Formats: sequence, C-alpha cells, structure tokens
Amino acid sequence: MTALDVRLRQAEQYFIPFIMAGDPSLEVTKRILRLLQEEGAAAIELGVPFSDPMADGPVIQAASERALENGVTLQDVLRLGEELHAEGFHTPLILFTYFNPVLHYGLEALVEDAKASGFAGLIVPDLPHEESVPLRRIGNRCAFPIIPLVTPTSKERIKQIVADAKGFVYCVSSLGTTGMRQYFADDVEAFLDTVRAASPVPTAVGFGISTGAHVRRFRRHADAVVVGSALVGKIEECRSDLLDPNRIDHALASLTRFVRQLKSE
Ligand SMILES: O=P(O)(O)OC[C@@H](O)[C@@H](O)c1c[nH]c2ccccc12
Repeated sequence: MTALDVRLRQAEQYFIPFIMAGDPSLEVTKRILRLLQEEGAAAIELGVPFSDPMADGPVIQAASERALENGVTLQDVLRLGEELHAEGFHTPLILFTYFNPVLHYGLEALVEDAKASGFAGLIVPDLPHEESVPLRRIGNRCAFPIIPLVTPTSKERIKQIVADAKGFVYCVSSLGTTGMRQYFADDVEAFLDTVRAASPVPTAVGFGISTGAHVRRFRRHADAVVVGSALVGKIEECRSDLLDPNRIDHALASLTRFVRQLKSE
C-alpha cells in the first residue's frame, strides 16, 4: 500500500482538486496549492501545460495555453514540487501530464525525477492501458504509482485495468472531455460501484463535478472526488487580482470560499 492508497481510504480525505501549473503564474500556483492544502485536499492533481490537450474541454485548454504563454515547462513543474516539499508541503501532489512531454523527457528519468521532487504519483490521460506497460513497470520498480483511468465504456476491461492499479483508480464519470456538467448519466453510480468492487486501491471520480451537490452525490460511490474545470475557471475569473500583490489575498479568500462550498457537507 502506498501512502496515497492509505490516505484516500480515510473518510475525511475525499477532495482532489486539479489546477494547471503556471496559471496565472508559478508563484501564484504555489499560493493556491498551499490554500488547497489548508482546505484539506486529500491529494492535488498538478497539470503540466501541453499544446494539444485532447481530453480537455475549453476551460482547461485555455489554462494550458496561458501557462504555455508563461513559458511553463515540465522541468518548471518538477522544480515547483521540489520547492514545496523543501518547505514541508505534505499534501500528495499527483503530476498530471500528457504522454508527449513524458516521451521527450524520458520515461525512466521522469519517474525518477518526479519521485525525487516529492510527487506522489503520475497520471497520463492519453496513454491507453495496453500501451502503459513500460511506464507502469518503471513505476512499480521505483514504487511510484502510475494511476490508471477507467471510463464507462471500459466495461469488461475494468477488471484488467484495476487488477494491478497503484495509488488509486481514476473513474471518468462521463464520455467526452473535461468540463463542468449539469447532468450525469443515471448509471454513473453503478459504474463507480463496479470499479470500487473490483479495485485493490481506492477510487476517485472526476469529469464535470462542479457543485457541493455533485460532490455529495458521488462521494458515496468513490473514495475521492476530483474537481478541475470549476476550480480552474474560478482561478481564471480571479486572474488579475491573483497577479496583483495588493489584491491576491482577496482573490485567495474567494477561492477558499469556492472550495468550502464544494466541500460543504
Ligand atoms: O475538469 P473536470 O470536468 O472537473 O474534470 C477533472 C479534470 O479536470 C482533471 O482530472 C483532468 C484535467 N485534465 C484531464 C484530462 C483527462 C482526464 C482528467 C483530466
């Protein structure tokens, strides 16, 4: 059992936010990560900006573009993890990147450097399970979880995908791309219950979750709930205040209120 598995099994550890590193700046990202730690995030997905985020909807695509305009690289994100851990940051950080940057960096080098930088795991959303064997083998050798994703169409592949899962299993609630949703299919809970029953590690559900009601609905069927676009959208709304030394505290207070609404019991 990795520290991540154990942590997500604890009932009060169920909120996993996603934010894009470097949006609106790397320094502000550090402030937001500290805020999310303060608000009791069970883990945090930290996105690496990429030019072709095919699984992302418009909100995260725009965040990726803004971070790329700031020149943010995978190396910057690793360094950010290292700096935070040097100051005692303790919330598990999940490195979240598409496969192309991983390939360029080198699979083994990335797993080793991400672990050395204090990351708790890695999610590569565009790496199909069947093609993830080399990366998972390196992850297992380094005791560094490569977290798998399952979707409602995974069906009979669910058992195979979760069989050797490490860290947690990311259950994608809906087909399509990331982005806030009003409605979810009626059979999402059955899908989540099926994955949870088959999984040796905790499960998290993401895609479209943007309100406290969504969190309450899905918390009963997964060990954790991921919120990305709704939070990334709030960060974008506060962008100019976050970048103004005289207004950043006001903006962070607004983000804190939003996170507390999501986590409202
Ligand atoms: O943005 P949403 O709808 O709240 O979904 C979480 C999502 O942002 C995060 O987990 C994520 C960001 N990019 C992804 C790409 C694929 C799967 C998941 C993701």
